[in-house]
Amino acid sequence: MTLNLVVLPGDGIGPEVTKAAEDVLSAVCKGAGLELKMSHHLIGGIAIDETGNPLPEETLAACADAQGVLLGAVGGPKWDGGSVRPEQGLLRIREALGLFTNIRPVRVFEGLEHLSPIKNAAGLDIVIVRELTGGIYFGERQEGDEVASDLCTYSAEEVRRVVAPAFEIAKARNGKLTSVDKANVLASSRLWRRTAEAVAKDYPEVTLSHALVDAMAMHLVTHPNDFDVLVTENMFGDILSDEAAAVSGSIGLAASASLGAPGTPGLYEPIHGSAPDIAGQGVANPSGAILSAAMFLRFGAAREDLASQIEAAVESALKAGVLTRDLGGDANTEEITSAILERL
Ligand SMILES: NC(=O)C1=CN([C@@H]2O[C@H](COP(=O)(O)OP(=O)(O)OC[C@H]3O[C@@H](n4cnc5c(N)ncnc54)[C@H](O)[C@@H]3O)[C@@H](O)[C@H]2O)C=CC1
Ligand SMILES: CC(C)CC(=O)C(=O)O
Ligand SMILES: [Mg+2]
Repeated sequence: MTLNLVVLPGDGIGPEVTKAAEDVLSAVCKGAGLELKMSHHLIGGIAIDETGNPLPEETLAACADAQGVLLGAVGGPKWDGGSVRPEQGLLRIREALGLFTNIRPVRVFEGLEHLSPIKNAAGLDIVIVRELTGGIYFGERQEGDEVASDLCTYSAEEVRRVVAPAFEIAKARNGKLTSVDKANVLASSRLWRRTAEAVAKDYPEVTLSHALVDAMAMHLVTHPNDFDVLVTENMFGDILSDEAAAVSGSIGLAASASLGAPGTPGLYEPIHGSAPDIAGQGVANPSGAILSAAMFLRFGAAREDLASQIEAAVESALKAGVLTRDLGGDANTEEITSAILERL
């Protein structure tokens, strides 16, 4: 069997962490007798520099033909203030591939409990399911010198199609789902809540509760272990997942899978950005990218066995104390990657 993966390294630390993830994927596939074909394409700031377009047609065509897409990160100060932004490339690819469900697991790894900024995060294991192609990031935008606006719109169908997989994930775990919204203020959130309640009728084995996003931001740093699966709209999920990742010890640890309709290619990326403050130094934590590659094997190649193999190797390297700077250690990207490769 051949796996066809498109790699979009992007900007800043993107190429550093995707390189690590490629090395790990290659090793695992080789060990399993799987042929892995990888092709590299442009996205983000580097794509603007080379083509003027943050998502060149050629990149999109390659992605549409692949089994999965591994992305590093886009953006950086070089492109801030420009009329075309690297982040537009990321939003466009999510929209073009129809990637409406973004799965962001967050765990406190064994041995890293002390790195959490909160005292009761040990054993944390939650999944944030974030809607990825609707809401305020995709609404009509108006930008004037004195007034600007961003419209947040959701249809019931957009809510249903992301809430349903969240129920599935909750059903396969502990039967507990928390839907996060701002229904005390926003009409789009009231539609979200009503729709989640309607979908709940198909999942009698799952207990659905609701939380307002401001309170949820607090719960994540006071008693995160009371939660298991969260489902929420695009912007709330963006913000809460960075927060949850910080609670787990570092944003460098957090992976994600963005999925659309069955049979279409998913996109796998760490949740962090291009980290311009450390780019080019070879010190970025590649764990989030490597764990995203594991999610590609799980969701894009139906190889749960290989995904688990990578996850176990990452956990073991971290437990052994091979830690990058963001985790309080002095290992560089290459050293942690080697430690993971040794454990495969
Ligand atoms: N998916 C994407 O491509 C994303 C892109 N961005 C873009 O990235 C650029 C920088 O954004 P920031 O707000 O600084 O967020 P960021 O996530 O890039 O960095 C925030 C902080 O976390 C650290 N960090 C992030 N990833 C790390 C890793 N793997 N290892 C060690 N430390 C890590 C950075 O050094 C920085 O101190 C912006 O242009 C932004 O628009 C931001 C978020 C997501
Ligand atoms: C740069 C944004 C478009 C994306 C983002 O922050 C994210 O997906 O986490
Ligand atoms: Mg984000």
